[in-house]
Amino acid sequence: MSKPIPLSRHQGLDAIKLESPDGASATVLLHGGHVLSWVPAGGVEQFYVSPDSAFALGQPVRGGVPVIFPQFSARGPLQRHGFARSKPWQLVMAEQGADDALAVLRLTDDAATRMVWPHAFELELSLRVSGRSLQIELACENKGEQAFDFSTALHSYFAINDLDEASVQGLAGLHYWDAVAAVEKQQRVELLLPTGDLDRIYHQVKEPLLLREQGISTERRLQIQHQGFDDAVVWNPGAEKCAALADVPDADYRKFLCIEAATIEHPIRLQAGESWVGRQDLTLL
Ligand SMILES: O=P(O)(O)OC[C@H]1O[C@@H](O)[C@H](O)[C@@H](O)[C@@H]1O
Repeated sequence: MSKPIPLSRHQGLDAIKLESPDGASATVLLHGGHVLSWVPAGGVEQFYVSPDSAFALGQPVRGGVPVIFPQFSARGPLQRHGFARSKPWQLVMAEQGADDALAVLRLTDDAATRMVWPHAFELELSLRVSGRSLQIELACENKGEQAFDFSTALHSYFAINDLDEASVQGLAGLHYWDAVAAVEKQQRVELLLPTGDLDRIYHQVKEPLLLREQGISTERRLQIQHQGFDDAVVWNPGAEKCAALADVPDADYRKFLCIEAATIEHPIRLQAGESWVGRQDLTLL
């Protein structure tokens, strides 16, 4: 028997708190379709949200999982990372099932989006939390008469105890765009030990990635699996760039690592009536 989940408030904004009967939970804001929190059953918070983040309409939240659409970063004429992360989304459904909790949110074009991006679209963000897993699915449908191209990402900010204790596995052999050095490179080693000021777009990511943390008091293995997305962004601003971010405390670059399911290098083209679906499956092992 499924039970509807009522709307609640988080930091003054409309939110849905998904609670699975097994104790797993996740919170998503209608503002930006922004997943803010994920606590696997028996686990702790997996996402970083900056204590200095604005929770204000029209502004992106710093942390959690911003939805990047229809432009990545400054690779086009739109605002950085597009408009989806700053728009109010609609709640389609939210319910607790026998062994999970689900929510679906929707964003469609309006007069303001058509002014900057003249296309009719429907985005649907579906979340499912259960046990040790969170699934985030993003679907886009072209509702207009003309084809359009878009880039997209689920810009996940994973909370870490300290950058020195974190590593990422599964990138060996992949080619990537190093946005700091502005050069195309290849990942030679299996283990990526992130240092500050890391900004890379790995291409053709087919296998699951593993975020590992190994410290005196920490031992964590988080599996990150993408479907439908071609690229994976690994980003950490480092000390200097973090100090320049108004909405992140200076030392907090040590407390998160972004690993983003993305399609950037080859934007997705949808003809009239066509749809695309991408998924990011997160499992705490
Ligand atoms: O500050 P923003 O707009 O949220 O962007 C954060 C970062 O997002 C990452 O996805 C980009 O690769 C970085 O270049 C960027 O700095």
